[in-house]
Amino acid sequence: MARILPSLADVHHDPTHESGARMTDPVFIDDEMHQQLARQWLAPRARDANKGDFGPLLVIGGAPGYSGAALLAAETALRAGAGATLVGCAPETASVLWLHRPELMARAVRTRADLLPLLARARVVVAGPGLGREDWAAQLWPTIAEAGRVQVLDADGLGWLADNPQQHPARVLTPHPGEAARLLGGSVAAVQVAREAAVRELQARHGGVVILKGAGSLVCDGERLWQCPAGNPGMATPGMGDVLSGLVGALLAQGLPLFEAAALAVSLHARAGDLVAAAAGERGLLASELWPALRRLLNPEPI
Ligand SMILES: NC(=O)C1=CN([C@@H]2O[C@H](COP(=O)(O)OP(=O)(O)OC[C@H]3O[C@@H](n4cnc5c(N)ncnc54)[C@H](OP(=O)(O)O)[C@@H]3O)[C@@H](O)[C@H]2O)[C@@H](O)CC1
Ligand SMILES: Nc1ncnc2c1ncn2[C@@H]1O[C@H](COP(=O)(O)OP(=O)(O)O)[C@@H](O)[C@H]1O
Repeated sequence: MARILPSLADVHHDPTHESGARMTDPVFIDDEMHQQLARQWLAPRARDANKGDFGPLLVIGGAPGYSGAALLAAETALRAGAGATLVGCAPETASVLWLHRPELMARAVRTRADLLPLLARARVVVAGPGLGREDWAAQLWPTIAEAGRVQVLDADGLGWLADNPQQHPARVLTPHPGEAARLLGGSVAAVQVAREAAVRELQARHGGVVILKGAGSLVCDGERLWQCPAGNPGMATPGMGDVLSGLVGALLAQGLPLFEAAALAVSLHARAGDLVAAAAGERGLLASELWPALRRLLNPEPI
């Protein structure tokens, strides 16, 4: 039986903060905490499980020229245990996805009318990987913003949110420091010098859960602020964020609550990156190389 996760008051903090630790210091997702989260939320599946139990998950992205981002997010979702996984993408992108990963259901989206039935079917939406900032995305954004679905908003989805900061149903935002700066209307330097304040402010403005990515990614839901000490600079490589958003979506599709899905995804992602870097070095790491390591981490040994 999994142990109950520690409360904010009694978890292990960064030892460098121990003297004069504030209640608001981030909680580290250290090895022990990672194992607890994994055992609690990645229990073996029921023997009679079916794919409908873990989806459908819908990725919205893949504008012309950006098929890779949508593919990385959607394939990560599949490889992380999502059930039926659809991609609502530009017509030019759909055939690329079909050819590359037949397990995905790529749907050509020309207009809002094409997107509505996909949204109606989806349990979880990951909006933004390769969405682009052009007309195709501009005409879809209001429909995405209105959709009453659990949404992970990433990449260009965050750009559209910054331009249209009205209430959006997004529940997990995944900005890198550049996207966070844009959402806050400040500079990257200002975000990086006060990352905890930045993630709290973003959460206060937009609600839900905010992941501020980068070395020592932070996860905040307004009450909890957790920090991931794992990860490495080899992960500063294109598409690594798309892998994370697909992973968050997959955990949500498998029934994890918002904060736990976000925190566990961040920890799994960083630990997978560390495993790959340990095996072959940081330089030259590809985002898709995380998949085998992620799969191992997603299937922890039962106690
Ligand atoms: N294979 C594919 O199809 C891929 C497609 N992709 C898709 O492309 C689309 C646009 O994504 P993108 O990467 O061009 O824009 P984005 O990340 O916003 O960078 C813009 C500027 O922001 C800054 N900045 C960035 N990171 C930062 C950081 N950590 N910390 C601080 N600043 C940071 C930096 O500005 P600078 O510092 O240079 O002034 C940078 O020049 C999007 O849909 C995405 O999903 C990608 O996922 C890759 C794989
Ligand atoms: N130096 C680093 N240390 C730890 N993690 C990193 C580092 N650089 C990048 N990452 C991680 O890699 C991912 C990069 O995401 P992002 O910047 O959105 O990339 P992309 O837009 O190319 O997909 C984030 O999860 C981030 O935390």
